[in-house]
Amino acid sequence: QLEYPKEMQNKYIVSKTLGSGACGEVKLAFERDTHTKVAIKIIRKSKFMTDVLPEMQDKPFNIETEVGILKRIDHPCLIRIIDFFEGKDFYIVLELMEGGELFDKVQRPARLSERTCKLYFYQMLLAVQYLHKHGIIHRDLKLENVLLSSREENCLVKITDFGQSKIIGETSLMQTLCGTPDYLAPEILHFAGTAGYGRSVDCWSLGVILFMCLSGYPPFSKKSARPSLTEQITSGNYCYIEEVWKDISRDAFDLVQKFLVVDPTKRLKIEEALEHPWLQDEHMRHTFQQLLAQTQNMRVKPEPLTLVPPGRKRDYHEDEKTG
Ligand SMILES: C/C(=N\NC(=N)NO)c1ccc(NC(=O)Nc2ccc(/C(C)=N/N/C(N)=N/O)cc2)cc1
Repeated sequence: QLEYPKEMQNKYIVSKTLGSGACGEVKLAFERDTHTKVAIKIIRKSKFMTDVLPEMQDKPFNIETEVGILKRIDHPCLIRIIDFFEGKDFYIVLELMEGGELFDKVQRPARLSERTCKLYFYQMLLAVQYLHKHGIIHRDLKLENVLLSSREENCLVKITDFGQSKIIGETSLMQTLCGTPDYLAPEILHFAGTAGYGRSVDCWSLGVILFMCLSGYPPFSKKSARPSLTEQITSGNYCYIEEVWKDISRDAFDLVQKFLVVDPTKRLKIEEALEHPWLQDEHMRHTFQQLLAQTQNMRVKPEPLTLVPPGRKRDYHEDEKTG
């Protein structure tokens, strides 16, 4: 308890650990004055900067990027930040997602129904569409970073962890391409052909997530030593177990295949995925809208009911009521 920042302890009572990841853990906490439950993600400032890879050493700057992104985004399928503190470590206070991580719902033998996969995946697509529209690439989409709003199977999902995210700004290449290419080297024009495909890394990850939600096993794994995990990925050689996929619709598998395309310029984009037959499902979209409406209602405090105090004469006559 000693190590938490004073101003954080003034506002929150920190309780048990809910989950722990590579660079920190998630704690349950209670906001003192409202008694609401919150989650606090602790991001360790690695004590000895030397023991992490050089690219990880820019963590502190990344925390600013992440908090900047968390403060800017506003979407029902993206986690909401409540507070931020810096002390011995970084502390991000977030809304508590009662259902925990999607990762725990797709661990064998648990399997999600195709209907539930579709409800969850549709929300992930909306979330990533919003990020890409705002020039944000997540770059670390995985089952652990998809949180569930309740223990009910029919629930909202939210994407979290912007620790690896990147903001796409105006690039120097864009400026270069504004001018006439009289003196421009061919390799710059060649490179321009693939520039701006950063977003497609999120689409690949969504393909892996959908594969695992539907099948319960990973498309690429180090289990089969040959070919190596890297070779499987770079060749787009995912593991297809007929026994598992025979019970899953052709549309669902077709969508997975269109994401797991090695060439980023040929990989399905978010907009195209939202048009895919598997997601033209009115019932699923209606369920999502209902879940959304429920949260909106919860947001507006319901009017306190004015109850008739006990014993007072009723306004209407008994017989009229039965009339
Ligand atoms: C209710 C529950 N569990 N319930 C239970 N166990 N009851 O006994 C529960 C709830 C939430 C979670 N996870 C959770 O909230 N993750 C999470 C992960 C990452 C981040 C962020 C912002 N990361 N940013 C960076 N840079 N990271 O490195 C925020 C939240 C797990 C279990």
